[in-house]
This record gives sequence, C-alpha cells and structure tokens, in this order.
Amino acid sequence: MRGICRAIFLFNKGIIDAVYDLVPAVKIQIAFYEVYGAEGIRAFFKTAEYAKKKGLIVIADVKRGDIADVAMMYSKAYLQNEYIDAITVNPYMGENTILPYISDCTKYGKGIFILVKTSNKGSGTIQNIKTEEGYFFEKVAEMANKMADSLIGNYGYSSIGAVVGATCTEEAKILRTKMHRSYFLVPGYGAQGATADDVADCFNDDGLGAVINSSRKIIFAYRNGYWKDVYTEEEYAQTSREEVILMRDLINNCLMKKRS
Ligand SMILES: O=C(O)c1cc(=O)[nH]c(=O)n1[C@@H]1O[C@H](COP(=O)(O)O)[C@@H](O)[C@H]1O
Repeated sequence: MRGICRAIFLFNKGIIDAVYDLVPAVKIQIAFYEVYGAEGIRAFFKTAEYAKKKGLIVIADVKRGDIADVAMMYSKAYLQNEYIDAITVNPYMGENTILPYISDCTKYGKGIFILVKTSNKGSGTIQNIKTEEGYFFEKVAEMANKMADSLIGNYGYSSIGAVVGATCTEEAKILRTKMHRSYFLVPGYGAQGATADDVADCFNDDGLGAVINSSRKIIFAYRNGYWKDVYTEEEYAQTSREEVILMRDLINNCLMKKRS
C-alpha cells in the first residue's frame, strides 16, 4: 500500500510541478485516497501540502454533509488544516449543518463550495424538481446566497461559493444572475463532455467568478489519442501542461467572444 501511495504522490507532484504557474487551484478528490486507507489519506494531505507550498489554492473535494456536531469535526479535519483552503459541502441536510463550516471560514480565512447544481446526468432528479417558488436548485441557491452575503471579502466575492456543473448550461445562466458574489466551482469540463462554450456563462461580466475544473482530461492527458502520438507515457506531466494551456486558451477565447 505504501508503494502505491508513494507512486500516487509522485504522480501528483509531477503534475503540480508542470502546471502550477498556469492554474489557480487544484481540487483533490478524497475517495481516490480513502480507498488506500491510512497511507492514502497521508498521500492526500501530502499532495495538499505540496500544492499549497507551490502557491496554489487547494480545494478538498470531500462533499461533506451531516448534523452540525459532526460537521464541526469534518470542518476541523479539513478547514482547520493549514494546507487546505476550501472544501465542497453537501447542503441536503439544511442550513444549520453548514454553519459550522462558515464559522471556520470566518475564523481561519477558508472557503466552501456548496453543491447547488451538479454536473452528473441524474442531477435533475432532485435538483430540478419544480416547486411553486421555482426549481429545487434555485431554493438551494437562495440559501447559499444568504450565507454568502455574510462573508464578502475585499474584492466583492464571498468565501461561500457554489458548485455548478459545466454540463448545466441553462441552470448556470439562471444561477449566475442570482449569485453575483459567489465563485462557481464548475466541474464537468472535458471528460464529462462540457466545452469552453458551455462554461462561458458561469463567469460574471468582469470575466471572473468561476473556477473551471477538469480532472481526468488533464491528469490522464497522456492517454488521449491526440497527445499519445506526441508524448510518451513518461512525459505525462508535460502532456498535462499542454492540455491545461489548450483549455485556458479555449476558455479565454470564448470569454473574449462573449464580451465583444
Ligand atoms: O464537487 C465536485 O467537485 C463535483 C461536483 C459535480 O457536480 N460534479 C463533479 O464531477 N464533481 C467532481 O469533479 C471531478 C470531475 O472529474 P472529471 O470528470 O474527471 O473532470 C470529480 O472529482 C467529481 O467528484
């Protein structure tokens, strides 16, 4: 187990070294580390530490959601960790279960991203239930917005952000008009099919307000048909860098097109 986890950390380190000057943040998904037990968790926090020391914002994708007393412990484990800047939070259990995280965001200068409209195909089953006051996800956005307003920083953005799937273009448009001061964490780009055009409406008119997430498309770029002919497996990190540059340029082009 130790060998696997060391290999995972070295793989991550290679990618971080190759892209840290291009991207603002990394998001580390806890399930892929939990599966290796204690050694896996060690690799998770080592990766967080390495990324943080490289100057990146570190988002722990832990999707926590439980009663408030338990949330306090989750918050202690992640938001009180010096190498983690923000976590993903599941709002299904209601407002008071999110408050412990907000308290730590205030105390420790951290952030959370509340799942509002997720990228997965089945997300509409619950999130798009129509109520008399709009869709269910709009109610979640309203709750998240209220919390976001209590934690606005120097540049007008809140430490309380929202997860909005890149695959949910119509919902993203609605949410962007309602949640001006929240950063959107936008997964679904790349491997889940969303394109640069799809994410353009997740940004505010100032060109800010969204962090676009692409995981498999970047870290496994070396397996992608196009790059396979250009780089070897050993050059996986360089391939990830190329893919990041491509992603950045495509998104910037779309944003410029939208502005003109
Ligand atoms: O909270 C998340 O990060 C998340 C929310 C969501 O709606 N959809 C979603 O895919 N994610 C995460 O974002 C990552 C997407 O990975 P790729 O599809 O490989 O880019 C995974 O780690 C998911 O757990």
